[in-house]
Amino acid sequence: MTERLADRYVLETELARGAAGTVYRAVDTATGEKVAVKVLRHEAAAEPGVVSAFLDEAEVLAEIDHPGIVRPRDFVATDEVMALVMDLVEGVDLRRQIRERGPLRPAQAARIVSQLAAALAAIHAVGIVHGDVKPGNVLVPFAGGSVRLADFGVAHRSTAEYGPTHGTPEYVAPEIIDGAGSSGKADVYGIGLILYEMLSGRSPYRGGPVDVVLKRHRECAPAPFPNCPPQLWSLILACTQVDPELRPDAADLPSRVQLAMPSLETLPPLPVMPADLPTYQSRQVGTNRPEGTVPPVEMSYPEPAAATSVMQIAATTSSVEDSAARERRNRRVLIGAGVGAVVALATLGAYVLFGGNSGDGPGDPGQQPAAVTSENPEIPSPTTDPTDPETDSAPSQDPTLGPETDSTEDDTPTDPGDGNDNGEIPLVPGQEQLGSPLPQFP
Ligand SMILES: Nc1ncnc2c1ncn2[C@@H]1O[C@H](COP(=O)(O)OP(=O)(O)OP(=O)(O)O)[C@@H](O)[C@H]1O
Repeated sequence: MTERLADRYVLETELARGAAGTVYRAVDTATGEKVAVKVLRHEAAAEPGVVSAFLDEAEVLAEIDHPGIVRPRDFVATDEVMALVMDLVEGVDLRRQIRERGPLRPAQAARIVSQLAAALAAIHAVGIVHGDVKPGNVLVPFAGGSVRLADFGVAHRSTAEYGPTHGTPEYVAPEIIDGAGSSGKADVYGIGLILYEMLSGRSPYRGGPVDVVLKRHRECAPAPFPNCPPQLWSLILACTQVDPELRPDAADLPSRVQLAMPSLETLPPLPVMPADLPTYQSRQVGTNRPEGTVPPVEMSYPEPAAATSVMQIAATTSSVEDSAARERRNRRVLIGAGVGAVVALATLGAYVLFGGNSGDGPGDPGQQPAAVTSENPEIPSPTTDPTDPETDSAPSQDPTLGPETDSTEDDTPTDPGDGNDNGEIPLVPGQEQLGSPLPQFP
C-alpha cells in the first residue's frame, strides 16, 4: 500500500491492528526517516471514549523522554483521519515473540523486567500510570537496547481521584476492576503477569468470558510452574499481590533483578508450561499471601501436551472476521462499574502539542470514557454461569471460577521450534529454535 497522510507521511506496510487502530510502517518525507503511524480505526472514532483516549496518548507521550518509551513525533487530525506518528521500533512485540517462539531464557526475561520497570519508574515519577502493561505493548528492538513501552492510550495521572476504568482483562490490576483508583502499582501488577508469561509461555488468567477472567484477578493467584527460578517466582508473587500496597515500586525492581542475575545467566528457557497444569489457583478472599510463601514446584515434566496452535484456534472460530471482532472487544474493555471522575486530560490540547502538523477537524475530542453500568452489555455481571455456552467442558481449575476456555484470545505458543510458518509475523531474525539466544536480545 502507499497512502499519504497529511501530505507528509507515506504509509508503506501494516504492522499490526489493535483495538483502537492500525499501526503502519511509514516514511516521513520531510526527513526521510522511517516512522510508525497509528491510525485510529474509522469505526472506533464513533465509540465512546476512544477518541479522547487517543488524544490523551498523544499528550502523555509528549511529556516523556526515556529510552524505554516509544517517542511521539506528530499528531495528525483531519476530517478523514486521526493518527499518531511515533518512533518506529524495528522489532517484535513480546506477545508475538512468546506466541511464536515460546518462553524466553530466564536471564532475558529478567532483563526485560528490569528495562520495563525502569521505563515505568520514569513515568511514575512524573505522576503518570501506563494502565495497560501487557506483552503486546512491549516492543523488543531487533537491534538490541532497551525494550520500548508503547500504547499510552489508557495512561492517566496517578493523582486523579479515580483512575480510568479501561484495561485489558487478562492483565488488569484488581484495584482497577474494583474502581478503587490506580497508581503505578497497577503497572507493576502487569509486569508480574508478563514475567510469568515470558518464563512459562502462558498467561496466568487467560481464558473464558471476560467476567470470569476479571474475577480471577481478585480471587486467584498465579499457580507455580515447574522449575521456575525461585528468585523470579518470588518476584512474580510480589508483583501480583492483590493489595497494591504489598507490591514493590517499579523503581525497586531493577536492583532486585540485578541481585538475581548471577544465578540466571546460564539457565536455558523452560519448555512451554504443559496445557494440563493450571496457571492460577484459589487465593483466600481478603488475604494476601506473603511474598514467596508458595514455592515453585520442582518436578519433572510430564509428556508435553500438544500445544494449541494458532491454526487450531482459527479453525474453532466461525470466521476470521468474527474472531477478530470478538478479540478486539475482549482485548480492551471498560472495566469498572460506575466510576465517575475519569481523568480529564485536556483533549483538545493534543492538537496544539505538535504545532503546525495538526489538520483541520478535531473529530470528537470532547468525549470521555463512559462510566460503565451493569446495563452495559460489554460487562457481564461478575458471576460465573457454569452453563455458559462459551465455556467448554474441560475440568475447571477452580469450580467457582469457571473452566479455562479459549473464548478469549489464546496465545499459547506453538510447538518448540515451530517457525513463522504463515509469513505474517516478522520475528527476530536468526532465532531458529524455541528459546535459542536472540542476536542483540537484551
Ligand atoms: N512505534 C511502534 N513501532 C513498531 N511497532 C509498533 C509501534 N507501536 C505499536 N506497534 C505494533 O502495533 C501493535 C498495536 O499497537 P498499540 O498497542 O499501540 O495499538 P492499540 O490499538 O492500542 O492495540 P491494543 O488493542 O493491543 O491495545 C503493537 O502490539 C506492536 O506490535
